[in-house]
Amino acid sequence: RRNGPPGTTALPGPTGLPLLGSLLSIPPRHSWLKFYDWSKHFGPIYELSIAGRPQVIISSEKIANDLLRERGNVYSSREQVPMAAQLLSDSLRPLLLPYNDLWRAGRRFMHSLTMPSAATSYQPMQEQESVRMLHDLIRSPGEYEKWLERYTAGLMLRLGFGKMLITGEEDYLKRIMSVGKNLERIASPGVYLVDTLPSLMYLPDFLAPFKREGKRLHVEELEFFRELQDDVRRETESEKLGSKHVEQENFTSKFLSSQEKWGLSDDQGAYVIGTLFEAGAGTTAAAMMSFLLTMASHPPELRSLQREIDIVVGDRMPSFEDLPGLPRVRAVVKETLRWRPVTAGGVPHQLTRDDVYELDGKKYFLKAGSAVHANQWAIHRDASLYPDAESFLPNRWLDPKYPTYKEPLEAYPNLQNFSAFGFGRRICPGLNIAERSLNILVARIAWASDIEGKQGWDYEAYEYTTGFNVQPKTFPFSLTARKGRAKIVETEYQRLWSHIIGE
Ligand code: HEM
Repeated sequence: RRNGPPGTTALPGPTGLPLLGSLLSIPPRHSWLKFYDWSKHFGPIYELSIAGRPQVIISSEKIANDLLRERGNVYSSREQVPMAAQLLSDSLRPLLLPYNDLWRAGRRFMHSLTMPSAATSYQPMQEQESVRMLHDLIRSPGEYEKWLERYTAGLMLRLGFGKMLITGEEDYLKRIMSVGKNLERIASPGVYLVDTLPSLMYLPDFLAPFKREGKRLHVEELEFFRELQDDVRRETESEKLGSKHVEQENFTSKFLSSQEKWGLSDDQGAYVIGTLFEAGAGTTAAAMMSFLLTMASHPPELRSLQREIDIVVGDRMPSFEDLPGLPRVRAVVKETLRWRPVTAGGVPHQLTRDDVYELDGKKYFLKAGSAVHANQWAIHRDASLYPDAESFLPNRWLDPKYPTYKEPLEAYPNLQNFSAFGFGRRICPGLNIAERSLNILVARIAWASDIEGKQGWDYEAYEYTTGFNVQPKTFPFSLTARKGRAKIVETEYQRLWSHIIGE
């Protein structure tokens, strides 16, 4: 390890092997579990090396905020991993960009699309899409993954490109989902040797199949993003706006009509909107799958949720106006994201300048270039903030005896600045849209249906997919409409969808 200035000390951490460092000790899936284990031994901030690349692991919300938020000028970059950031994205994908002018320009544009006032204007779309989701979930609960994915992908396609999913089998849906899946696979650590040994990037293409693959996938996704943008350009130009399948305004039409303001080229703008889609669709659906899992395994929590909704809302379907009066709905959303975080290991930031952090009387040296992981799995299990952390306890957000309780209950719990969405200048820009989707879906599903787990199934076991966004592997449960509710859902469905789908 490189020494810091006099008076500083190196962070603790596993020693690892010469050259490889801790590479072989990190499991290929769910690395956050191993990082959490190490934190019990090395403390809330420690360092390890992966083949010479320094990694700082943070397991405390306070430290994550002290560094990633308070020192955001130096903790806001991303490591330019060869496969995902360079070859696949050709330095265009905002999620993976370093802290540079292009990232800043993209973030400014994103902010205009996702800030609270903009997010509120998308609520009618979320209400409409959630009715369809609920209708099909009640009809065929075994296909819950499909309905939730169609809700989130459908919402993001409408927002991004004004495209409304009718059958759910549309070709562009399959293509955009495969762009997301490629990214997920390619950006997962350890899949490509070149990410561990970046000097392999110097190999000529003919000796480096990974380079050819990365470049081919980049061309494919860029061409697809361009097609999506061209569709909107054509539709706008031919004044088709207002036809039943095209929204009045969408992210792309907004981009095209104000492009100079953002200082982004066509391709840069297309990648900003493409990234919003890929970062927004899978994550929200994954969180909702975890919600169903918690309800299948915690019947008293579902009953409490239904009691609150029945008292406040009664027999009509809950809407966004009801949410201030439904703190338990919001608590269940927040607790689901705490207990089973979607981005469980966090998305690492890169430190761009040497730094010193003082903790318990020691001055720790953090070197420029380190990848800094705010490990959500560990942060969400910090016993000083979350007593009885392994239990799913929505009450920790509602009962003054818990350290996370906050008043007033009409406003809290909410997801602003919650660690599940990252930290500082890179914090998830889609938070306002995600929060609204999760709240309305949870309120409506609990209002409409009873959910029961299968006897003998171990719902507490951490059976989740691999990758950096994770969802529970398919699990069994039964779901039936509550008395009188199926009819209300059907009526709403007919009102909002029959003229569109033609049923
Ligand atoms: C439950 C849902 C979601 C979760 C848990 C989630 C979580 C996260 C996290 C942890 C990050 C990394 C933050 C950091 O680096 O500190 C992130 C980044 C991002 N999210 Fe989300 N997100 C969700 C939904 C969304 C939605 C709906 C959108 C779009 C509308 C979105 C767009 C993005 C984008 C574009 C980034 C990259 C930001 C950057 O690197 O500057 N996310 N998200």
